[in-house]
Amino acid sequence: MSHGPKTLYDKIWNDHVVCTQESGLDLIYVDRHLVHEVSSPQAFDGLRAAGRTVRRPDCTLATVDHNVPTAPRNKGTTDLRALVADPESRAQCAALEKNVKDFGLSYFGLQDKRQGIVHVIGPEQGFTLPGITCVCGDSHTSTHGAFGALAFGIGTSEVEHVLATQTILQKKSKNMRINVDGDLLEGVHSKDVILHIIGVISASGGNGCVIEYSGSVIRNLSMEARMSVCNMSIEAGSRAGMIAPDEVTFAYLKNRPLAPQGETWDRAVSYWRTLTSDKDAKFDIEVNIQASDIIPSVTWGTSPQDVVPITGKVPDPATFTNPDRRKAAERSLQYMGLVPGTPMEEIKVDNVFIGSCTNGRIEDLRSAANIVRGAGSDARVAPGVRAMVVPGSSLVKRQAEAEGLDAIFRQAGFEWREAGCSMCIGMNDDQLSAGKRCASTSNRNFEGRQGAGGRTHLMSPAMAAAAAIRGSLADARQFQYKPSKSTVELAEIPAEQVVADSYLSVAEEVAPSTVQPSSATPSEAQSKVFRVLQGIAAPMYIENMDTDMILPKQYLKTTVRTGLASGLFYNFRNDANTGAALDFILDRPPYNKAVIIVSTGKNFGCGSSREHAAWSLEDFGIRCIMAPSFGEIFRNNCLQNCMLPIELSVEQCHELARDAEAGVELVVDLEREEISRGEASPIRFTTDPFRRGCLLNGFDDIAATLRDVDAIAAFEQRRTATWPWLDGAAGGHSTGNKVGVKSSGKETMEW
Ligand SMILES: CC(C)[C@H](C(=O)O)[C@@H](O)C(=O)O
Ligand code: SF4
Repeated sequence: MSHGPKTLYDKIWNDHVVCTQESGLDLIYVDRHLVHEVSSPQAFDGLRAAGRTVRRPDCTLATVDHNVPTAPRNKGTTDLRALVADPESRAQCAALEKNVKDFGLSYFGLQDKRQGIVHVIGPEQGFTLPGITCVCGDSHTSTHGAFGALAFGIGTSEVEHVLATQTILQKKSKNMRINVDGDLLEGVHSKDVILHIIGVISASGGNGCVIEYSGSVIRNLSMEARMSVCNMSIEAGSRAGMIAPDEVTFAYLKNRPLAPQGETWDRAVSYWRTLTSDKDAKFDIEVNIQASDIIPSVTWGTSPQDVVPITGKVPDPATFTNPDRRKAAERSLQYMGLVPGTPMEEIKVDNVFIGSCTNGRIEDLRSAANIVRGAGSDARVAPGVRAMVVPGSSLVKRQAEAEGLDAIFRQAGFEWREAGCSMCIGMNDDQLSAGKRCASTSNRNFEGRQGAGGRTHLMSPAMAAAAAIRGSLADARQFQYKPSKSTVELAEIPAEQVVADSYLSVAEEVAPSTVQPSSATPSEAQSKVFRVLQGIAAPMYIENMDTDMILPKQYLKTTVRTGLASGLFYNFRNDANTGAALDFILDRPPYNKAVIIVSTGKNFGCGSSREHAAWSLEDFGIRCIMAPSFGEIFRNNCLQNCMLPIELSVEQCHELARDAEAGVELVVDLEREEISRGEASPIRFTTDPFRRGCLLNGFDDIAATLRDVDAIAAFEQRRTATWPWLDGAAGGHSTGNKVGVKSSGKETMEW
């Protein structure tokens, strides 16, 4: 640990190291664990199979968000059969309800007024606080970094690790700082700021880094706007994004139900004020952005880096100098059905989606409603366009209704829905049909993201509202609504109202789940070994191969880890309209027997944290992936499943892809860290010593960490003494149950 000047990230990291391994990896204590229904069932089954408990129910909070219908809910029932019609979605919700009961966790169920997208409810309740470490089996956990927290997404195996040990093994990332200085032009919002940043640094620009956002523009943002910026850090490839806490942060948190109160509040705030990067702190990478360069932005392609100002045109891939990028752009334009040179404002839309963990907060809804009002009292959603507004949480919905925003939307022809992830991912009924084009406030424009064959343009809530009225992508600045003096400013949710609400927990009342625990135990998965692998390699040439491409969302609705091979690269293998087979490389001999993938494109496995992507590759028979770089969560997910991700130079990947094209069998020797390829000279690679040891010897991470249980317990004692407000926030075994959900959490630690 260095004693020189430190960044905010260095400080939070140092404060959370339980112990350091010989390999250099740190065991990091987790202060807050958020859980949702998609990435957790296999983790709980793993705990059950190994006879383990949840170490800190008081620091764990669960909700349902991805699968939930957003059509009006029958308020009179807690029976999941009446609330979630789709059997697979219901099975995941039911599994979570059973798990929170079995393991004594606090839970905001479907009929709870606090239910919502996991990244909206954490901050809303004050569960998210400055200075903490926060994880969730979800890539957009980076959102919580807006509070000056170290928050990042993890895979399901890591969720199991955190549930069992309240820690996670991590390698420290590099420090990156992005300064945004100057004054934003009128009509430019935080979504434009982050889209512009990703356009500048690219979807892999933050690989291996934690980004701190700073500068006058960031300082002047509200908490909600800061959350939108940090939320999309993952779209820039970074591990996490963060913003130093300040008066704006403290004002947002004060009196939130789970935030510290009274004297503890004062003590917490004085600690939080120390959470800034020291003046001379060293950043490995620094990027400076001028606010005046940022114009309201939209995406044109299928990567969040494909950004242009709304006043711009669809770019011509022929002008791209990097051949991989050119290829990706050509593919994107074909998928998006766009012609180079088309002015963005001439692109017609079929759907509009306002919501998601990026832009489903009250301020986002106000901003969209302002545009609708600005368009005049007779403004309507353009004919033929379906526009929906989906609040990020049930409390956001109630607040918006109290302010009359729902009436503004409804009157103009928008659908006003219940809270959930909705058309951001389309795991419920809210899906974009093949060939349809959507103006969306979400964060991912990946192929098939909102529905197979659907086309997504990312933008701010103001721009999405403008698109709904105009029927095409539109510059929201032409709609700008200036509240007149007589307009009542839209009220904040009174804190007392949030605190005093009587909440219903359905966890106690649902019918018992029919979900059976998986037969595959974690130790089974982890007891596999990787030493030498020989076989066919399949070449792939796509940059930013995201995990939605590897395994689309319809395959996430499982509660087990197996049987996913049929979904692997589904949209590459099957035509979205006709379902006809597309002759994808993995369906052609000899590649239908491939055990290795060689990707020449960087950032393989970026995007969502779904471990299902790794499970589907494994299920197909893939044991090793070679690429110039990887999405970090995906890399960890591979390692957790005894698959070897190997990072090589772009040139080496091209060389190996040529071998793969020629049908040369590759031999990967992990002990020697070497790839042999017929007569040609072998290629060396390096791996982290701890991870190599795990793969070679097949040992179980959780059992290994539990050997450090004394160090974990000692850390917890120090934590209680130093930051007492972190214990007991979500109920459970520690200092009380603030959430108001009966907990059966055990008082003692059992190992
Ligand atoms: C389902 C979940 C694992 C996933 C994520 O990690 O991001 C989802 O939220 C998404 O946005 O794709
Ligand atoms: S990105 Fe979309 S699907 Fe993922 S958590 Fe956010 S709202 Fe839900």
